[in-house]
Amino acid sequence: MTVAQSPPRPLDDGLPQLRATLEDADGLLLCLDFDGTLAPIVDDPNAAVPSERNREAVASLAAAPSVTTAVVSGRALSDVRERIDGPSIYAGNHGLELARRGSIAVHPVARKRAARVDRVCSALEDSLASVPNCRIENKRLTGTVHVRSVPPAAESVVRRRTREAVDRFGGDALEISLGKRILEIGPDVPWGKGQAVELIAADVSPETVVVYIGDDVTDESAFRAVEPDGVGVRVGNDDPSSASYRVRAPADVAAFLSWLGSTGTGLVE
Ligand SMILES: O=P(O)(O)OC[C@H]1O[C@H](O[C@H]2O[C@H](CO)[C@@H](O)[C@H](O)[C@H]2O)[C@H](O)[C@@H](O)[C@@H]1O
Repeated sequence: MTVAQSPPRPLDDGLPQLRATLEDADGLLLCLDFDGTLAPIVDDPNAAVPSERNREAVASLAAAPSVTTAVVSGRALSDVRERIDGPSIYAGNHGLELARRGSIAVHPVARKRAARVDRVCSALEDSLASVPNCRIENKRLTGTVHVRSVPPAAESVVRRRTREAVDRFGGDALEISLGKRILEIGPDVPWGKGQAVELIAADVSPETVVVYIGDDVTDESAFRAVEPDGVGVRVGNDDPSSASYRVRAPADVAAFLSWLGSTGTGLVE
């Protein structure tokens, strides 16, 4: 179902309705983005860690019998798993790899195109080596070019060289998408966080409430996957989104997770 984009409302406005919905539900499926949602955005991607309150709240909700928790991240699966403990499900590389029920599923086309991603990342390591603070994150199925700390005057060079490398080694097989101060290089396939969330949600009872919290462009497909029956919460401003609700920052995510853990709905012991 198509969900129109409009400015999300402050989450506080939706809490009474969500409490009532939870009271009638069998369980809660809580899907969480990582960077910008559980972990504040920082200059160095290797330094990103969840806030202590988010770490504790996720661990507590993950231990509750009626709650299924999933982290759905643009990071490599192996990377994001090391950054946050507790969830029973992890999706990495924007849903191209999915760990659940003791095994890992990898999108078959993405797997085939990993060699091309690797070639693009290697080429960019060389061609962008002289650009200050330009980081290349090779995530195997996708690659990220970080421009957050690149001098503004050098940004156009980074974008041009990234385009050239993708054209040269990727052809029509790879595409570039944008995120928060990043260029994402990945397989040109109709698969993203939204499809991963649909797969995850297909495994829980229809009476389960699905909540997705995220802050970036790739989270929009996940909001569309859960809305309107479930609840999308965008972390950020009130720019149009497919999420119904918003909070401002990861600190507010922690407050919401704590609220979920103490609603008295019986979902959380
Ligand atoms: O889906 P997510 O879990 O939000 O991952 C999206 C990207 O997050 C990371 O980059 C972002 O966070 C960095 C650390 O705060 C920041 O420096 C960067 O500017 C942000 O775009 C991660 O490094 C990427 O691989 C993810 O795709």
